Amino acid sequence: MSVTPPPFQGSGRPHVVVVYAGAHGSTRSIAAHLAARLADRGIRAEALPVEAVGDPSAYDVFVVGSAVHDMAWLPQALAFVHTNAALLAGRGVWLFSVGMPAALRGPWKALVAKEESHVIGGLADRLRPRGHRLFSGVIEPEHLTRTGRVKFQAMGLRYGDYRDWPAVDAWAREIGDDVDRRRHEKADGTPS
Ligand SMILES: Cc1cc2nc3c(=O)[nH]c(=O)nc-3n(C[C@H](O)[C@H](O)[C@H](O)COP(=O)(O)O)c2cc1C
Repeated sequence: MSVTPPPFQGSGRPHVVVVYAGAHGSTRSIAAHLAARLADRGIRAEALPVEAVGDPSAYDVFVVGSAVHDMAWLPQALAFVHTNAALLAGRGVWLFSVGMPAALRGPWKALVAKEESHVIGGLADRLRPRGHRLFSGVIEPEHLTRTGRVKFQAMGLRYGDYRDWPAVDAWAREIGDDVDRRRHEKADGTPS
């Protein structure tokens, strides 16, 4: 359950940062897409790799995403959210994970719900995000080790680009609506 962050400070436009960590480009592409959709509607938004975020306190809203490896976020994304947990929870944070749920077939699809709670459960308890999505990315044989490829085949998975841009657009709209709503709230939380 999300906590309600205070209204934005200052009179300027709120600044949204989409922070990401990935290995092969899918997470970066989804982060860039989210930032572009937010910017399309007049929200000040940028996508930055986790190591390029200088001073996190410069931002009003955080969208943080990581590729999923072995059912967990990448260490650099985890380090960012844990180091800045109080700031993120206080200002408003949205989380996204990029794995390959859409590549699962048959009985393996039951893993999706388990994976989402495994990947995000502890983070959600700590950060109280305003939302989380588990998106699918691109998975190709050259991304995996030999053992990984054997496991992938044993699960009946298929390589490919599983990014679902309409789903990413829909989530950007949800975030944008929330940012706009908070922007128009008065300090006592009532609409202006
Ligand atoms: C070493 C490795 C381990 C992975 N483990 C998982 C996993 O446990 N669960 C999952 O859903 N996807 C897993 N994936 C798939 C990736 O999360 C997926 O390909 C995603 O698009 C990667 O994002 P990126 O291109 O930003 O690195 C794994 C990929 C690699 C290379």
